[in-house]
Amino acid sequence: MTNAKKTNKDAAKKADASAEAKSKAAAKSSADKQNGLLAGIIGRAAKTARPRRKLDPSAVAVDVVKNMPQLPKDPTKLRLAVLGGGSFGTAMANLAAKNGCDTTLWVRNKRTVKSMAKLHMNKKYLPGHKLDERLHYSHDLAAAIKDKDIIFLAVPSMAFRQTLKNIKPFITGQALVSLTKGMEKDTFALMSDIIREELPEVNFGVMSGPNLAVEIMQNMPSATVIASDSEPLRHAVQAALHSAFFRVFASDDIRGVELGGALKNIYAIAMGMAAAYDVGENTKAMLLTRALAEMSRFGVETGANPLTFLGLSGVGDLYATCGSELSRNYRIGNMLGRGMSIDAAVKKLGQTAEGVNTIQQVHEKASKDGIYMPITHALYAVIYEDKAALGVALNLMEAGFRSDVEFVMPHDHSNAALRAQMQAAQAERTDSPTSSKASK
Ligand SMILES: NC(=O)C1=CN([C@@H]2O[C@H](COP(=O)(O)OP(=O)(O)OC[C@H]3O[C@@H](n4cnc5c(N)ncnc54)[C@H](OP(=O)(O)O)[C@@H]3O)[C@@H](O)[C@H]2O)C=CC1
Ligand SMILES: O=C(CO)COP(=O)(O)O
Repeated sequence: MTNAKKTNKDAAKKADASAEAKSKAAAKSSADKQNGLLAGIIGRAAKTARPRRKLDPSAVAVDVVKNMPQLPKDPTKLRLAVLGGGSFGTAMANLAAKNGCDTTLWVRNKRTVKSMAKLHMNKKYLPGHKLDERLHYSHDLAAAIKDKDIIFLAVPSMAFRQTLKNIKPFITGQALVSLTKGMEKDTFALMSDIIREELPEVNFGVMSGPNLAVEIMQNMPSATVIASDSEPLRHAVQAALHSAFFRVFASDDIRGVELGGALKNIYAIAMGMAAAYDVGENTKAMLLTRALAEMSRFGVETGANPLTFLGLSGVGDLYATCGSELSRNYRIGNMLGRGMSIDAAVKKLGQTAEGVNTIQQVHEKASKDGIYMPITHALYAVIYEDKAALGVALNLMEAGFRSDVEFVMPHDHSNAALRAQMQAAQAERTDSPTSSKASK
């Protein structure tokens, strides 16, 4: 090889190495920027969150805490009450009883209690599903929660506050776990807010995930999330409910887990409605993914960690309820899409569909606080303002240029920013040579 050729080759090698180094540095700087961005968002979420009370488990004199070391292996040491004899309360009480926990299901109706105790079945909400014979039933609230370690609440959100008021005189150190997925009418309170207000001293958690009650009764493998600041309580719930068919994961993002379960009901209604219009798979995927974007945006604005929405209580529950007739919210949406009024659909369902109220709460809160929630607003317009679904859907499609994942590439959600973007794009189209050629 001549000297000149060798020098050229060396120079080319050097140039390649320097280009590679530059591109690595650029990639690193972009990753650093994104990590910084995410850390900022999480930091902001943590700051806007209600201050977390560091709970001292020893202050709560429950056997759950005392028995901690044995609990994971020995759920039979746990004494539980489940309040609410609908499909989910019954399914959870049955799981715990099957695990050997001493479990009482409280149901408000005396005749239902008698029938369940006799038939070992919840004929109204889970007909045909045999319940574990060790499960106890009661319509006496004080007796049901006396000497229990954990009280699970599975009443609809509209009855949640009153139920807490009812149990307050009998609370002697029991921990509470909310299974309810909704928001209180008019106050926008989540169940954890209501617990903090009504029973500020109790140790509590919230449980949420893709948990269609009927599938759990059929022993189809499922998973859920228990979120609590108290590790002993998280472990106790895991011990009480974990089985070969049901896995309980843990989190300390109470707000995120709770919001996942409440918000997904809105989108289950939207998906049920979309299904009535026979939309394609692309459309369903778009709706589901943009729903997730809305959920995490709303979550961040109200103090949740956006990453929680990637877990079982977010993506998981969206997936389970947005594509299944087993979801009551999906069924409501489907009936609406087929032309039924909201009142007629709720009456026909005859069970709890939390999304009907949640749409109104979130629409109001997002409008008031300026949180960009186009799917929720669109659904509200169709259901409560009698707007034509097709027109509303077309408007959604024309809602301007947005970034895909705003935590990766942030964008301005304001109407002014959006209008400016649309006008600029329009002006560009009119000015471009191709557009003038085409118009000639
Ligand atoms: N079903 C599911 O797959 C899941 C449901 N959830 C959540 O659990 C909560 C309960 O839902 P679910 O069990 O399905 O609801 P259901 O509609 O199946 O049952 C509701 C139950 O609550 C009782 N109830 C209603 N109002 C009151 C009240 N004021 N005081 C006491 N009890 C009352 C009803 O009693 P009565 O029959 O006498 O009216 C019934 O037993 C909801 O927030 C839901 O989102 C969470 C995960 C899964
Ligand atoms: O939350 C649920 C499953 O995870 C139940 O959904 P529905 O309330 O829509 O039936």
